[in-house]
Amino acid sequence: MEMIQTEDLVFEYDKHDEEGNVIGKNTAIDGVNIDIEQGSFVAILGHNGSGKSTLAKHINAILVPSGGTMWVDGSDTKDPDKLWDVRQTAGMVFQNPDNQIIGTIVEEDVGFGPENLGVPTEDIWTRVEESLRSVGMLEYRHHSPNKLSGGQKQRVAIAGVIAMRPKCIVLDEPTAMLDPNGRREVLRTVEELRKKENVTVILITHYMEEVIDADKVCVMDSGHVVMEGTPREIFSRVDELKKYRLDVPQVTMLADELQSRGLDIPSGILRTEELVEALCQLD
Ligand SMILES: Nc1ncnc2c1ncn2[C@@H]1O[C@H](COP(=O)(O)OP(=O)(O)OP(=O)(O)O)[C@@H](O)[C@H]1O
Repeated sequence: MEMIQTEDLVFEYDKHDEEGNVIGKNTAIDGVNIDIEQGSFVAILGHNGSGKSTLAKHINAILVPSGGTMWVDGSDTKDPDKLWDVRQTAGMVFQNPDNQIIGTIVEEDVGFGPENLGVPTEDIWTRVEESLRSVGMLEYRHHSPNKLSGGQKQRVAIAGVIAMRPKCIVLDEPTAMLDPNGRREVLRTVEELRKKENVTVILITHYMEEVIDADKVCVMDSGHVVMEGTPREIFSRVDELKKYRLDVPQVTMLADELQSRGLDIPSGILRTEELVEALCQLD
């Protein structure tokens, strides 16, 4: 069953002159057709300005299509009667946790979402506890968010989203402002959520290493989805990736370099252990 589906999705921003008059259109999404299965982990890659955030904002109807259609769990995001369903189905996590955390105490912050949904008070506390536990932040429930590290704050922001029990979480560069430790914490959290809660995860990122566990990777360029496949398929197409100004994970690059020097190593290596294994197999 599809959680997200689009048909010829188009989105145009208005182009303005210096006085703010509309002088034309800028097509940010240009005929995108994607299917994202329920419970899957899909990563979206693409150079700056390729349309990733614009696509993400359609998933909880912050933006509605200028053309074509997006369905979220079967609801057309253009249908005003479905807005509430769409917003409840898809939770968003953005780059900067400071913009998403509004409470002065961690547990209060996580409780805001369910409170706004009208969840009864006792259930709110159950949800707060469960959500903080699932991101590994329960022991910080009485802390002030501004004393936490970036990675911890982002985990609190994720807890705030999962407390609303969305079927789908869209993370738009959630690790861009974090140090390597924070990045690892957040990615581990996302992976656990997917395994335990069966939520659909859509991760937008610039870091190639973050997508190697995805079920599917979509590469965007100039508003189009230009590549689609498993991480192994995508990272085997190095020349194409270069054309879209993207890299491959460092270990893949190293493996390709060794291959081009004549070593018998398979293409599309994604993990250090795979490269070590391949090297150990050589005569
Ligand atoms: N609010 C806006 N008004 C006008 N044009 C916009 C607006 N937001 C984005 N754009 C334009 O739409 C296109 C796609 O932008 P978008 O932010 O979706 O790309 P992106 O792939 O998410 O980029 P990044 O990696 O930098 O976040 C770009 O040309 C961008 O300049």
